[in-house]
Amino acid sequence: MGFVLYLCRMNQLPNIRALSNEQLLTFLESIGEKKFRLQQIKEWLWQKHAASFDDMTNLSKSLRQQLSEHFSLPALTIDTTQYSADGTVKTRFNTHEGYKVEGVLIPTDERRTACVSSQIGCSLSCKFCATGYMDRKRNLTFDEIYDQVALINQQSESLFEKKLTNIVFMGMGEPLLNYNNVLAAIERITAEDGLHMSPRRITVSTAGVAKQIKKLGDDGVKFKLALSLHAPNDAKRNEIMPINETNNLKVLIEALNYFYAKTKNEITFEYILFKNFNDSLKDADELIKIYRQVPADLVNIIEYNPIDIATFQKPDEPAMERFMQYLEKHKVNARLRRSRGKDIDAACGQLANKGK
Ligand SMILES: C[S@@+](CC[C@H](N)C(=O)[O-])C[C@H]1O[C@@H](n2cnc3c(N)ncnc32)[C@H](O)[C@@H]1O
Ligand code: SF4
Repeated sequence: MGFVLYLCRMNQLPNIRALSNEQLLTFLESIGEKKFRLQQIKEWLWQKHAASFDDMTNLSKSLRQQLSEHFSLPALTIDTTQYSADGTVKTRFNTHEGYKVEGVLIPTDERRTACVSSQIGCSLSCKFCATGYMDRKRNLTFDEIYDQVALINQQSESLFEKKLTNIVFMGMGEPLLNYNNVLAAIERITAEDGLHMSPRRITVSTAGVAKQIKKLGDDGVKFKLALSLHAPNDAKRNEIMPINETNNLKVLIEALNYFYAKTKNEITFEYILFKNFNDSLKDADELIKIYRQVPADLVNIIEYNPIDIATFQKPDEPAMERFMQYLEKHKVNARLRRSRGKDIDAACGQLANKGK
């Protein structure tokens, strides 16, 4: 990432977290500081989550002053935190210019999963998703994505005395339309001097940007991929996901096969059940046909979380059971995913902070 190009939007000072070690070291030497300061500063930036240079209390006052004169530190800060009756925690973060973005901590008996956002808003306008009704303000930077994970990890440690086990890019925005920042954030999350998490514990969910799915394959990524399918054929998918008009099922199936051939990484299909739209056994048959064309490990059947602005409905329990049993009978590895955090609007698709 270019030293000069990556400027903080607010005050045009370079973002210190976009500097390479060499660049930061060169700066420190130019102001007569010792090499070991580099390690101290990096710990504040990537592990102790300093929100400003003043937080870096083991640095001298004059060094902190020098850093703030030359660099910016546009870290996310916590705005509000809400706690659901089921243990889910939703956090609203502030960006340096006052936008809001949301992330969620989802605890279960064995896991603590962070669901994080990749963009402020989303441009893809899926009809069932609250974020899709917001304007896309901008992409989150790699360090803002990292901050969500680091801050949710701190919550996990303070609430459960355990670190995060999993990360899903299922918050606001389309990760593959913010490709470079998402990959750079994952690099930091998995780095030894970052959060040192395994990439196998990270899932990137996409509405289906075929070209970028192939690029993930070419780039040899190590994380898992989830495709938000939600409809069993092109006609129905066009109705609810405008992106399908340019990235249809044939193209997506080909891209997923390409991704798998290059990486052998796990692929999951996400399929929200909508009453009288995609919940019949004929729909299940079509879904099975798609599943058989891709080396997918799992189909997550997702409970629809109603949002005010859309008219979709969740099928009743017997209809969902019937759909699940049909998939099981046909040897599809399927799981019914109940939503979490509904009482605080923290469930998938409910993240729609109005922002600035
Ligand atoms: C909000 S998206 C973000 C990641 C990416 N843009 C995508 O579409 O996969 C994460 C998941 O939430 C699902 N989702 C969106 N709205 C939903 C709703 N109202 N109920 C249940 N799931 C929803 C999406 O389809 C997707 O599978
Ligand atoms: S489901 Fe994903 S791609 Fe569709 S509008 Fe919501 S965030 Fe965007």
